[in-house]
Amino acid sequence: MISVENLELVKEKRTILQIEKFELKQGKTQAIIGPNGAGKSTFLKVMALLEQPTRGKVFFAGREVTKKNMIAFRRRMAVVFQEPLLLNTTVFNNVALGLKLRGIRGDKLTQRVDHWLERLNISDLRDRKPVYLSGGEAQRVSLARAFALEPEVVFLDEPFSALDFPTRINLLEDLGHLLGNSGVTAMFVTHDFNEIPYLTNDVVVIDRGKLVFEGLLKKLLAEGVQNDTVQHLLSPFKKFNQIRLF
Ligand SMILES: Nc1ncnc2c1ncn2[C@@H]1O[C@H](COP(=O)(O)OP(=O)(O)OP(=O)(O)O)[C@@H](O)[C@H]1O
Repeated sequence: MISVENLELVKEKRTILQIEKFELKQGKTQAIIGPNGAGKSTFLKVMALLEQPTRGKVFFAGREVTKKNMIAFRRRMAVVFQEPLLLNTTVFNNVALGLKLRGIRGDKLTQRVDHWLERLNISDLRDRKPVYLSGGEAQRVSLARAFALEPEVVFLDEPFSALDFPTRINLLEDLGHLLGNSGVTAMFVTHDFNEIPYLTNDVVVIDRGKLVFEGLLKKLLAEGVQNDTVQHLLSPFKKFNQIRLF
């Protein structure tokens, strides 16, 4: 669906990303994990066409992304960040805004928004303003806003990391069902191995801007990888045998 080739991203003379080849496969949910500062968010932004690489190529559905076609491709995607970034208007309006920008109006707009409020279990919050929402509720609005666009690809950048444990699990379970039922392609960034099995078994590990593992989480846990950072990330989970696998 989206792929990169010989990708390099340099900022302030530092190489932040150096990725030879990667493909986000259609219909799959891909987890991206790595320690703080590894380059996860930057990689997500490149894949979501929000940031241009210094060198290398990005392809969307087999076509090379250029300045000319980028906006059209971006309209086929949605991004959910760690902070919900909601506007100071009702939940309904927050979810409706992106649709309005795409020319959807009237009954069709109301039906689409109400459908996604229901799917995310927030219909009762329809008229509430974001300041009166909990962190978990706000992130549900953010997810509803993204899915209401009915995008082909969804990018999720540590969407639940600021939430408490039960809220996180609850949202991960709901998101897992959503992704499983919608057939949408997704890229999910996290620094917590525990979150991955709720959504997928496909994982990529990024360390200092490079991909150091790509494959099944089961394989990573069983075989490990010759990388100190990965071992460090995994150590607390291995110790308590905590990760819930499919
Ligand atoms: N605008 C920028 N200018 C210079 N360096 C930057 C810029 N943005 C990010 N970086 C650097 O790029 C590296 C990767 O950052 P990035 O935010 O992608 O990592 P991350 O893996 O998402 O980290 P975290 O888990 O802490 O969010 C970091 O060392 C960061 O300091």
